[in-house]
Amino acid sequence: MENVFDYEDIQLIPAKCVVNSRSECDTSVTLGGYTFKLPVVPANMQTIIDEKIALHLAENGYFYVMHRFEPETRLAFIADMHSRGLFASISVGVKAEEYQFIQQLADEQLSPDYITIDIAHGHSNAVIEMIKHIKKLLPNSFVIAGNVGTPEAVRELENAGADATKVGIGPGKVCITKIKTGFGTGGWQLAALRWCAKAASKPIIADGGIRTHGDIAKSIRFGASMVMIGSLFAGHAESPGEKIEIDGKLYKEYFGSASEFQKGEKKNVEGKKMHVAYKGPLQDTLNEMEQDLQSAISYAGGSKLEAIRNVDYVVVKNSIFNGDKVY
Ligand SMILES: NC(=O)C1=CN([C@@H]2O[C@H](COP(=O)(O)OP(=O)(O)OC[C@H]3O[C@@H](n4cnc5c(N)ncnc54)[C@H](OP(=O)(O)O)[C@@H]3O)[C@@H](O)[C@H]2O)C=CC1
Ligand SMILES: Nc1nc2c(ncn2[C@@H]2O[C@H](COP(=O)(O)O)[C@@H](O)[C@H]2O)c(=O)[nH]1
Repeated sequence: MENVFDYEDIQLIPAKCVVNSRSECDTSVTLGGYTFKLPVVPANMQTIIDEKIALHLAENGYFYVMHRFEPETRLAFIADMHSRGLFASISVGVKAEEYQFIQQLADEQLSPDYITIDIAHGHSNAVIEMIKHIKKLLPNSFVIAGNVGTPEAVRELENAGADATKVGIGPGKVCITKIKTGFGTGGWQLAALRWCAKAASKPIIADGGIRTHGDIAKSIRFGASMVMIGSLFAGHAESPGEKIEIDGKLYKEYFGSASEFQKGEKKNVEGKKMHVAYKGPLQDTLNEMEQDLQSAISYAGGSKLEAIRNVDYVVVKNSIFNGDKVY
């Protein structure tokens, strides 16, 4: 594989500005029939999203994907979102009980608007079979399948019926897959995204490795329709999990979905737990992301998100921070 790079190795090249104010730039994106304010979705992890955050996001025009780690709550969650006139977006795994869950949804005519198949190694028959099962029983649900890291995987999941694929094996902040297995897109996630996007005929969600708001624009440039983010959304006032004080500073916990902490046992552990500095209200971060992305669109020489897709870029290996530490 040639020209391997990651987020910190790339700078996008400005084009002539066509707006009088960054506020004229439109960051909205359409996915699965709904239009959202930002091409950004908080990760479907237990320390990132819960029902309250999902409700806030849906009510305020943002995309969300609810996690799958309290499976017994999903049915009521879908019914509740629909009773409020909001879209329902849930996650599933691939084990036998998940087949029964999809059957139950179909029997009760409770069709979530979005279903994300969320497993570590998404290029598998297990995911292909689950896509087919969902599409047969819940044909109106928009299916996001992942995670994958190759063009072959994107094509196979799309051919099985996935409406979007999620790209990223091991670039996450609390991920230890790359260390424990030697595999993944960690360290070259942006190049892997480009590689996958060239093969895709449907939207791609870039998942993991976003460390700055500029990385969102870079993901769009290299083919993402949407970006899934964990660590930048961790640590907020609303984030699930305890707020703790260490040496007079406030933190909140952020743990991997394949961590020992999440699993409750030391088996196939591929994630860790960390503490993230307390950040205040989630909406402040969403607002800042929107402003930064509006600015990025203006630098791209346009007024809509699509302008970013066409900009030139340079590879500046590991040098864009000039030695500054930003995270
Ligand atoms: N994006 C990423 O890089 C990663 C994300 N995760 C997250 O962790 C959570 C748990 O993921 P996961 O363990 O897949 O979920 P599950 O524990 O639900 O496992 C799903 C199924 O896939 C099997 N499985 C898991 N990994 C592999 C593999 N490498 N090869 C073959 N079969 C496999 C499991 O069997 P068995 O356990 O018996 O092998 C199980 O039957 C998810 O939320 C996932 O997104 C985890 C790792 C990497
Ligand atoms: N390898 C692992 N990856 C994980 C685990 N839990 C979640 N994830 C992935 O990370 C992203 C978030 O990445 P971030 O860099 O924005 O923090 C998330 O969406 C998952 O795809 C895990 O335990 N192991």
